[in-house]
Amino acid sequence: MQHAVRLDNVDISFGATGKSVFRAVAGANLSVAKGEFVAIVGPTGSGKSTLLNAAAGLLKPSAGTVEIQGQPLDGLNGRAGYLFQADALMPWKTSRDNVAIALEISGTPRREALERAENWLEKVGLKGFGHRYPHMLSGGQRKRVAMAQVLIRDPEILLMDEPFGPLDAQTRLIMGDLLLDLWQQDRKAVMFVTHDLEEAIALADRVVIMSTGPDAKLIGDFTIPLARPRDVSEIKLSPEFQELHRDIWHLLKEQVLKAYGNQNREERA
Ligand SMILES: Nc1ncnc2c1ncn2[C@@H]1O[C@H](COP(=O)(O)OP(=O)(O)OP(=O)(O)O)[C@@H](O)[C@H]1O
Repeated sequence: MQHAVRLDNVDISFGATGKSVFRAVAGANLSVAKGEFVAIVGPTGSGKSTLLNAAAGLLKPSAGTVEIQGQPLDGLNGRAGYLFQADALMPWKTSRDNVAIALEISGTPRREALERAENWLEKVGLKGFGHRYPHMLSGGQRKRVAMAQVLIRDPEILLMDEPFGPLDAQTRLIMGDLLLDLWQQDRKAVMFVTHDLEEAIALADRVVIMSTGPDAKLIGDFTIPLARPRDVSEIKLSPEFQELHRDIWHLLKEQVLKAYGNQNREERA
């Protein structure tokens, strides 16, 4: 099987050479198949974003390899679209222009870019909002524009880092449903970082668990056999969901407690 993303024995270190090197991730292995939705969960500071940044080509591993669609990654990952916690909307541009610019920068004529931007705004539930500037939108609406901005380029891989982090609980559920709706139309490979285990189980085909750093690695890999299409808020009530949550939390809790222990020791030192 060809993988969309494959991290093989990856180490990622920060800092200067010599003794001050901080090895955040050590010996991490992770494969994401084409069309697969993988969520990465772990305690704060475990290295989830670091791993995602390696798949995006924003960070170069100090050891190991990153392959994208079977090819070693060299430089930025041009096949991926990246959605961060903070959106990248330009305050001086309307929603329509914010989405269209994603096409215009790669040479699409403005008229066509604007037309396709309108279509995408409709797909994310923002028909009629194209003329609004980011400050005239709610947090959830801004997130919809940011999603359209990424998806309009039709990337083969989606890298998402706590994309719904700043939203309130109800809006997170609605955005989860929207993401699954759009994902189901063409099933891109997804790496989705979250600290929210419920969100991970509700959305993903697989949930992988990172251990507490330094030298964090992937220590758990759970298949989520819940039927699709899923309703993100309803699915949490099902006994299958609760059983999966219990099993995964058992492993994750240990790492979370370890992370808090480390933090308290650092604060006392
Ligand atoms: N540029 C950097 N320079 C030095 N250390 C860094 C850098 N980026 C991340 N780190 C460290 O690497 C470790 C992993 O960070 P990372 O942001 O990947 O964790 P995370 O699991 O995404 O955390 P959170 O859930 O809190 O966002 C942390 O200890 C962090 O302090």
